[in-house]
Amino acid sequence: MTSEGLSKYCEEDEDLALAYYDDDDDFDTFTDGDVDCSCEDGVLGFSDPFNSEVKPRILLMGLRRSGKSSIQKVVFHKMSPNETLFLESTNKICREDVSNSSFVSFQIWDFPGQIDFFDPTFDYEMIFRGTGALIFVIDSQDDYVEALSRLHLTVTRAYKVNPDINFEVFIHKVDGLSDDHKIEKQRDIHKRANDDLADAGLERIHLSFYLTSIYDHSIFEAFSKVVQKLIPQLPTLENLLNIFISNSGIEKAFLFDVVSKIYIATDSSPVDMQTYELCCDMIDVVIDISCIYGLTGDEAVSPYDKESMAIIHLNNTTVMYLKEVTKFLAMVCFLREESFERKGLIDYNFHCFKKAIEDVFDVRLKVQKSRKLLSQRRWSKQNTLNGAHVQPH
Ligand SMILES: Nc1nc2c(ncn2[C@@H]2O[C@H](COP(=O)(O)OP(=O)(O)OP(=O)(O)O)[C@@H](O)[C@H]2O)c(=O)[nH]1
Repeated sequence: MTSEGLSKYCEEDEDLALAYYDDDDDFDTFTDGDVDCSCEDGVLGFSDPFNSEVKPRILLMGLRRSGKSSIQKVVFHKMSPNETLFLESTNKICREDVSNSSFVSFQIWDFPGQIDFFDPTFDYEMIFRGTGALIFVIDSQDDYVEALSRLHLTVTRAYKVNPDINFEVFIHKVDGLSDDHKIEKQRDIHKRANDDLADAGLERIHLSFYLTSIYDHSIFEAFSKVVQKLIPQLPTLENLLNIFISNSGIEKAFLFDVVSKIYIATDSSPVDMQTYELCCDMIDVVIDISCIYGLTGDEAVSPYDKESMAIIHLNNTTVMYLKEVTKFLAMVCFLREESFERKGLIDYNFHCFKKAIEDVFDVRLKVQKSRKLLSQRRWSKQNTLNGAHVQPH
């Protein structure tokens, strides 16, 4: 193992010493964000010149009652799925800023089903230009012929404006379907949507499909994958996690956004749904216990802080270990009981991992700040020029 592993991801080349795990019991060393959910249930903010530059935009689209608002409320507002039954139909575009951390920082635009966004008075080019991902929600319990033609129309228009958009199709409300039925629906929707694109000579457009429901963890998993594609540092995070687990005797590690339970990265071993669900449950337990027994009544105190950590021993000799990484991120690991005996080593490696993550954050923050400053300067320069036209001396 060499030093390049960690240091190449950090701009400031600080010497990090990461202990690595081997079968002997000794230590070998080598050198080497925030949910700011300010939901603006309001009209579009096209006039804000800095918005699209700083945050990639995620659009939630689909026919009426397909489940768009429910997805947003369940994933980002902790609404219980049953409560969504009472949600009223959205009749205006709802924009929400989600800036969980410097990595997870994006906007969600929830489009009311009945809006005809191809109305000539509606500037869809402006919307698509700044979009990172377009999620199209299809109600799998309903007849989806109309939804498919709408999907085709939306995707082809959006692609013309911005070919870099990631097109994500949520085949939603699959909780009412049997496993066979789910697979069959997915295959059918996949085939029809791609056939329509091929007929239009647009087979280069790539659509990703997910089976989702707000009644289980599938919606969180799908959203995690959508968000991960928008995180430019994802390969860096994955590499850091790979290095961390291989040196600590850990089997699987996730980096979670605590509030939304979106995992923003994991190591390169495959993810199974059960493991992911266990992580979500563990985060819920930690936050709930902390809210009930840990808070002193002072509202300014968060139930999740630097001291937050939890260890759960499962009955199959597996240990789950949760630790705070940043204000809003947590690492959740799975490891065997015998590996957990070397907790000191794991904690030491975790410390190095955390330091590396902070460095990645720092670089991103610096870049964002200087970009914002540059835009502000340009903006005020332009305003001064415009002002000079209005009031010439
Ligand atoms: N069974 C099931 N029902 C769901 C799911 N997601 C949403 N629903 C229900 O679908 C209905 C419509 O949900 P909304 O979120 O209001 O749909 P919408 O797409 O925002 O609708 P508009 O605002 O009219 O565009 C509600 O009664 C939800 O409870 C799901 O995963 N499974």
